[in-house]
Amino acid sequence: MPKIELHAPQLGYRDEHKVVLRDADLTLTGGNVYALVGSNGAGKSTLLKTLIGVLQPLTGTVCVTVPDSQRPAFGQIGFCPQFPLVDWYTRVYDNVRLGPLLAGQSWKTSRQNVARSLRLLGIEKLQKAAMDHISGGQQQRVQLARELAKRPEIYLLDEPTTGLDVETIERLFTYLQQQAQAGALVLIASHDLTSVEAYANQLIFLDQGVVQYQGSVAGFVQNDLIEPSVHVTICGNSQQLADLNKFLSRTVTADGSFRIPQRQLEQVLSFLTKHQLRIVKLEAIHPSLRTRYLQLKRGEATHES
Ligand SMILES: Nc1ncnc2c1ncn2[C@@H]1O[C@H](COP(=O)(O)OP(=O)(O)OP(=O)(O)O)[C@@H](O)[C@H]1O
Repeated sequence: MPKIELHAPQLGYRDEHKVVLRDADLTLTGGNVYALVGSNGAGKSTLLKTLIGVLQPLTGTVCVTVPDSQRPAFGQIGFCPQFPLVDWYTRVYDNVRLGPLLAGQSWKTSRQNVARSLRLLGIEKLQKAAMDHISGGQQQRVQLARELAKRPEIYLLDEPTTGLDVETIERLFTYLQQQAQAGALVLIASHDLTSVEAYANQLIFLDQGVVQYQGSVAGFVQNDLIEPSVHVTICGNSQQLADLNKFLSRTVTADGSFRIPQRQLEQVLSFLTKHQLRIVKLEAIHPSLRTRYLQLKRGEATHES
């Protein structure tokens, strides 16, 4: 399986004497989809550029291991920078074909892979279009199609969802997840926390110049700061609802719904039983990656809302 090991006391830009990340120790392995998250300027692109070798760590080392070391390095890693890096003087098809051909694929294999990735990204009909005659989202699709057509073992994608419509994001992420299940290493830098939560199993969170968290997405979300809550829907007359409002010190909506911290559930259930209010629905609310992320950024502890 592919593997990337980074041990870097300092990452950043040598010419500008700028340190962006400190004490970055990461081991990434195939079979996983990693989400790389953090605020603007946190260092996501800098980290990606270091992993791919565009930037050298200021101090430390980065080591990339792939199972098929006979392939050219260009073919082993699919890299999409934040802003489409394409050949503006050729057409869509030639842009996409460039990826697998430079990756060392045969004429026939590259043609098959190009056809497959054009289909996946939904740009078959744009094959003959000039790059500057298509939209920003379509340019992004071309760049992604080129990298996917290489069939790499490692995918390093910087904001791949930028400009993409929802259905294309769904197809792309499903494909990447399947590639990871087949052994590929996928790393996606993104602000689209809802999409990455649905597909990534691992998370790397950058904040204040360091890797604040590396581990499972579930481990990041489940923590003591987020108090689990419960959504309750009841059936009762207006007097019963008024009594309940008073008891809860909050407003029950017109359809009889309200949300409470899980620790209050027992107390509320005994009130409902005593006042003969019937429970129509009782649902546990699971915290989301987005909620947990915002909590950490705000440095607060609140209920899931
Ligand atoms: N070529 C460069 N030379 C010097 N500093 C740079 C360079 N590129 C980026 N930086 C700085 O490095 C820091 C991290 O930038 P980076 O692009 O890695 O952040 P990011 O997390 O990818 O942000 P965003 O979410 O906005 O894409 C920022 O302070 C940025 O100004």
